[in-house]
Amino acid sequence: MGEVDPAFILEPEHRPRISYIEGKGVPLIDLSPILSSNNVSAIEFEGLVKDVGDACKEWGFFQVINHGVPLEKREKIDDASRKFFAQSLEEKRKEPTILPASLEPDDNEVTEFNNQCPEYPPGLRFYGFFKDQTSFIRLNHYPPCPTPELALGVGRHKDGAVLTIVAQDDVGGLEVKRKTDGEWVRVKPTPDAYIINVGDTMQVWSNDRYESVEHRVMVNSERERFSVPFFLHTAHYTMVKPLEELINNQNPAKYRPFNWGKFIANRKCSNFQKLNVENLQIYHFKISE
Ligand SMILES: O=C(O)CCC(=O)C(=O)O
Ligand SMILES: [Fe+2]
Repeated sequence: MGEVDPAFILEPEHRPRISYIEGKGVPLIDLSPILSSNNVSAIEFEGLVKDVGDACKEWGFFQVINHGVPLEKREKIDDASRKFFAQSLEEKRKEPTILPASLEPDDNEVTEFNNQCPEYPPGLRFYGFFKDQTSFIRLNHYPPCPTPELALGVGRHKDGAVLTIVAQDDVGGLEVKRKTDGEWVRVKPTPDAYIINVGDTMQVWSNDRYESVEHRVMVNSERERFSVPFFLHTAHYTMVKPLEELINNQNPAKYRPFNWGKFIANRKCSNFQKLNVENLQIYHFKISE
């Protein structure tokens, strides 16, 4: 393990604390009542819907267990991820993704950018299932870091997605900014659980009922960490705006419509980073009250 490149050393105010809070953490929701093999009662179902709704309101994050996703599928993608990161850089740079070519509102050109996608096993290529969606899966690898108190694996950010589903391994490091007090709280690794978080698109669709919450990833001095987020994204031509059925005279729309493709293309260059692109967030589309 070598020295940390100074480019990764954060300003003191953004450095993580090495001791982390694991107290009142993100809610853990048991989905077994809605597994197809179980007969769920209306009361149980409503209870579950309420738990999910409350978690989206109070935390913007929750974990699910007994979700019905076979463990072998998870193991297969974990294995693919490890094999992927063991490849050379050249092999990793394959398979383009389509996104708008520029940030200009009237430019309809699209462009390809190099996605880094494992060539194998072929059964793991999900792209064809989501016609016109810009959803994708990312394989994250966080090598051990000699100075985890100076750098983050992923800096604070919000996901632009409708929602994100993350499989993390047992190392831990994902931290969520708790809404009640602004503390960074670690999402406790839970065997075979998936972490689900509300993204910006959902926050706008729900007209702020559910919130897309800041999160970040701390690195570990001893162990490498792997995580696999799936970002559920709409087609690039979708105009994102509060859902009609949620707005009326008493609850007017809180956002102006914006084009998803333009938003995500801009976001790729900003999202709390110090690049020479304006830091685009959904509040830029907020209608003043
Ligand atoms: O590695 C993780 O647990 C989450 C990473 C993340 O927030 C992201 O890729 O957007
Ligand atoms: Fe994220």
